[in-house]
Amino acid sequence: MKVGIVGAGMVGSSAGYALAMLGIVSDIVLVDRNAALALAQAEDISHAVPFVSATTVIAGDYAELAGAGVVILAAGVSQKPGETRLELLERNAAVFRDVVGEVLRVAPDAILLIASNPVDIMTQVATRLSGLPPQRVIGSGTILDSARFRSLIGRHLGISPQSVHAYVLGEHGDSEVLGWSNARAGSVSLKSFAEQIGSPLTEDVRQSIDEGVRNAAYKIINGKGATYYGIGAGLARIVKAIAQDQRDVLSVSIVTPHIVDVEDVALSVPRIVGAGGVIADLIPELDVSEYAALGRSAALLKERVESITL
Ligand SMILES: NC(=O)C1=CN([C@@H]2O[C@H](COP(=O)(O)OP(=O)(O)OC[C@H]3O[C@@H](n4cnc5c(N)ncnc54)[C@H](O)[C@@H]3O)[C@@H](O)[C@H]2O)C=CC1
Ligand SMILES: CC(=O)C(=O)O
Repeated sequence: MKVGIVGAGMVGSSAGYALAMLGIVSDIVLVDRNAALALAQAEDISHAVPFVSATTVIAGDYAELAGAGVVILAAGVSQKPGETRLELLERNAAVFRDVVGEVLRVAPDAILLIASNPVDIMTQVATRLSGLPPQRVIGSGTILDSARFRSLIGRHLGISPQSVHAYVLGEHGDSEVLGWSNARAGSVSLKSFAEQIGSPLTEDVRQSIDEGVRNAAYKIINGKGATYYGIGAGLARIVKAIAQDQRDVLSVSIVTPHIVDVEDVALSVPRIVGAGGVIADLIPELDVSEYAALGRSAALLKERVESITL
């Protein structure tokens, strides 16, 4: 499969690198309005390829995206220290007004994989601009937040994050909802697992994990200006599910007809992802406070998306 990446900055290039390391696609094409940057990134990534795979990595203009099965959209501006994701909306919506049409003109059959922030609203913007069915316009959503959640739980329990099954729901942003009530370690409820190994999930532990997940991006941006390795790997993981029709359950964002009491809003719940994009949504069982928080997150996103005229 050929994968296009529009926006060859930190996120786009990290996704390209992660994909090249996985060795699961035949071609990666980097496109950026800064052509020199795209070329430099493509060359650098291509020099890593001989160590692991045979992926062809090039830079090009939109015409080179012809035949792409997935196009990742990582173009636009990113947060400065202290800035929220939602504050990027107007600037990145303007970028998408240019980019989405250009991509579809040459790659009408591609699945669009959205990374630019605020990713849920950008996913809804891309869905509207493209006219594609929601199943084919997928935002990375909370895939990164769920990884952060699993990582911190795994560290507390002393187990691999891959043995932790836990999802962050709603917005990829400040209103996100950590799904504690349905999280599991192995096949055991988190609460029971933690008690059995003598590391209970006290209120302090839960608060510290919540803070660690919710504020991860702010801390990293303060420290090094941007986050990119985590999302790069997350985007590659979604591409893998599509390219290999893996039918993985991943927390990704698409326009969802109905969630709590909000209609037509893009946000994350666990979804089955395979060759055609999103195959099914899985609405988790939540406790009362999580359900209410998911409703608030959906309402906030809906209000912001309605403020955008395209
Ligand atoms: N979904 C997620 O979990 C995450 C999303 N992000 C978001 O990803 C986006 C990209 O972040 P970075 O790569 O760090 O930014 P960056 O500034 O390093 O790269 C953005 C690239 O987009 C290009 N670009 C801008 N307008 C363009 C246009 N009209 N056409 C083609 N290329 C264009 C720029 O030339 C630049 O190379 C940001 O919106 C950021 O907030 C970042 C981390 C995680
Ligand atoms: C920047 C961003 O969205 C993140 O790292 O979560």
